[in-house]
Amino acid sequence: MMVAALGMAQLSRCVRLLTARRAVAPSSVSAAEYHRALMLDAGNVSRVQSRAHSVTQHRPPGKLVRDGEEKKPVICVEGNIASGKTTCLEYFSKTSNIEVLTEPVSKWRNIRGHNPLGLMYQDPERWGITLQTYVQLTMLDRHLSSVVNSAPVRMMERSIFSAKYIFVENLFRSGKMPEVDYAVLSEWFDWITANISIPVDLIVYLQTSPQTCHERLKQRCREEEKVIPLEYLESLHQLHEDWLIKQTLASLPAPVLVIPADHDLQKMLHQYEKNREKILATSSV
Ligand SMILES: Nc1ncnc2c1ncn2[C@@H]1O[C@H](COP(=O)(O)OP(=O)(O)O)[C@@H](O)[C@H]1O
Ligand SMILES: O=c1ccn([C@H]2C[C@H](O)[C@@H](COP(=O)(O)O)O2)c(=O)[nH]1
Repeated sequence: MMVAALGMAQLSRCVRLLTARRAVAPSSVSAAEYHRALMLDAGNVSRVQSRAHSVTQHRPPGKLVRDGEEKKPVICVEGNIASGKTTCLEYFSKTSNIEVLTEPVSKWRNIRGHNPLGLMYQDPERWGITLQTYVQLTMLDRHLSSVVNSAPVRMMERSIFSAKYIFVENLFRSGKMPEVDYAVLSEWFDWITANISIPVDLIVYLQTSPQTCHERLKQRCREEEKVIPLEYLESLHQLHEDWLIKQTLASLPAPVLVIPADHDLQKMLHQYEKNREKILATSSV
């Protein structure tokens, strides 16, 4: 109840910040189809950067958009748990002029004294919907957050899209989320993405083996994650591959740049340098 009430309050705050330049979807078209039609065609792009669409993507017709702000290009860093996303963001924030938005994990670990992340790992059937409702809200809040500095590019850890296509999908497919919970979350997600503009210009996929993530996760030693078995990371890995490489899971919000990320830290920094131009060229649109 408390989470749901908070969700509504925060969502209405988000939406109040937006200008109602809203057009109604044609009545013969479902919300999901309408959303798909508004999405730009990134489906045939993999390991390739094509940014010609970015300007239009920032102002798609018929969606709620934040008013009065010049938008900067947005790069989302995606990857399995402990694949090295935070480390990657830290590196770019230290070596380039970018605005960094990390995942709001601290909120997921503490909402008014409750820990929905920990509860979800203890009992996913009961608490999966609670965590993922809050993840969806806080990620939306991240996407809509005001520009905090004059850096020409924004780099975000994960997105509202991976929360749905990877984590919610995994809970449901593994039988750990009841169909009704999945339906409610899906309706929320479809409504949000059909009605609110969530611009993403590039996805950087840190592609790792589940084994690498398992080792890094143990090394990081986050209390809630101690119960995560290798099989969980294998399922998440498969969903990442289906979404970002095979492109069979769901539509892509942006082109994908794949960076192999099993290497040691030194080699990863080299990989980041090698891809720096491609990633930050997003700012030149
Ligand atoms: N290339 C790497 N080689 C070895 N350890 C790494 C590497 N990148 C990150 N780590 C370590 O692995 C753990 C998870 O990395 P992190 O950046 O927090 O991942 P994520 O944000 O994707 O969950 C951290 O302890 C981090 O120091
Ligand atoms: O939608 C989501 C997003 C994340 N999580 C979990 C997975 C991890 O335990 C933490 C944070 O992930 P990192 O990869 O360490 O950044 O949150 C989730 O359950 N659902």
